[in-house]
Amino acid sequence: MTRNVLIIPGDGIGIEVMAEARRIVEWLNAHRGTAITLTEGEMGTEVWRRTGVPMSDETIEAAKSADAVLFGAVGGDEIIPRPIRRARGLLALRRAMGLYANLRPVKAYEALLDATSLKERVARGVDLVVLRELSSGVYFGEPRFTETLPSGKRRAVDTQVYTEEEIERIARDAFLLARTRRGQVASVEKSNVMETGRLWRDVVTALHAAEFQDVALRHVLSDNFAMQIIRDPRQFDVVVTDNLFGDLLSDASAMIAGSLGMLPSASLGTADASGRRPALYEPVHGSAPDIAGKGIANPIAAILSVAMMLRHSFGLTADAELVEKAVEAALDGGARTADLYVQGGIQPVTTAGMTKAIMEKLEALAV
Ligand SMILES: NC(=O)C1=CN([C@@H]2O[C@H](COP(=O)(O)OP(=O)(O)OC[C@H]3O[C@@H](n4cnc5c(N)ncnc54)[C@H](O)[C@@H]3O)[C@@H](O)[C@H]2O)C=CC1
Ligand SMILES: CC(C)CC(=O)C(=O)O
Ligand SMILES: [Mg+2]
Repeated sequence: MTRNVLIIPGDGIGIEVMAEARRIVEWLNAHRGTAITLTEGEMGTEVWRRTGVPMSDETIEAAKSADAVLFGAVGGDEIIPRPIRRARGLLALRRAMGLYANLRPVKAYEALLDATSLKERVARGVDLVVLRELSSGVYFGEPRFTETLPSGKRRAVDTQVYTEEEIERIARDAFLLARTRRGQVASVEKSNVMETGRLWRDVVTALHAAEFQDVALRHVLSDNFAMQIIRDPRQFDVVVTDNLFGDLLSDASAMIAGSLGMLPSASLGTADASGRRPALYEPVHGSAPDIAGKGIANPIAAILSVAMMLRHSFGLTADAELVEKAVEAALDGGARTADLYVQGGIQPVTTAGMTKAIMEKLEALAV
């Protein structure tokens, strides 16, 4: 059986970290028989300069028909006009593939407790998943526009929209995920102020009562959550929230692990009749123009995204665990890219150097 994966490096460090993800996939093919065929898809600023659009129809079709997509990151100088980006950018790809569920696991590695922004005793043992609604909310709501008022001043409008179906769909995934973990869901919204927050809380409460009373449910207002995740992140298991809050709160949670370069993600759609879910795997971070081209980006988020692909799209649990263990062993062995706090005297490794350290551990662990 061949597994067809479309790999879209994108811009900036997306290109650099996807090269490392590719090396891991090639190692798995050679040593573990994973039979993953990588086809490259184009997206981003360079494509836009050449063709007038950042992503072609062919790329969208290839993404929809692939067994999974591995995605780097896009963006940087923000020169692509917003309407073109909206129609043919990453959000459009997520929409076209029907990706509504974005899993963002956050783990505090023992070896990185000196890199976390929190005290070691607060971060130690953190293992949570932010489940972000990905296909709706304020990133997609209409109307959205900027107008010039008679005063000559501008006024901009974005709209937060959620339907009951959209909330119930992501909440069901959260409860099902919690059943495979520690059985706890925290639902995060702003129901004291926002209509969508009120609806979110009502729908999550009703679904819990009807089908998931075995799972412990807490409602946490998003401002309080932003404090609680820093105060005591170990209290959380599965955190389900909307598109905007999930984007913000998962980036913040990255510093529990020690760097945004540590967080992988899986974006999933609805299963078809054969049980196959549309899926895209990408690091949580962006194209990082401030470090692009220097060969210093941390490739771990991208490599752990490969592990998520092995698990969620291909059911290759042992291979996923092998990659995760190799990452952990490389960190235990002292490999650190520059974003991970490097103590005096220790020389940081490059992007390729971190992958090399991980591949050495793969070799050692696979025997
Ligand atoms: N999924 C995607 O394609 C995303 C794209 N973006 C886009 O990326 C561009 C840059 O956005 P920023 O706000 O700077 O966010 P960013 O996530 O690219 O970078 C934020 C900070 O984290 C650091 N960082 C991120 N990933 C790292 C890694 N793997 N190793 C070491 N350091 C890392 C960067 O150097 C930077 O200081 C923008 O155009 C934005 O729209 C942002 C987030 C996600
Ligand atoms: C295009 C942005 C919404 C990307 C982003 O920040 C993310 O998905 O984390
Ligand atoms: Mg983000």
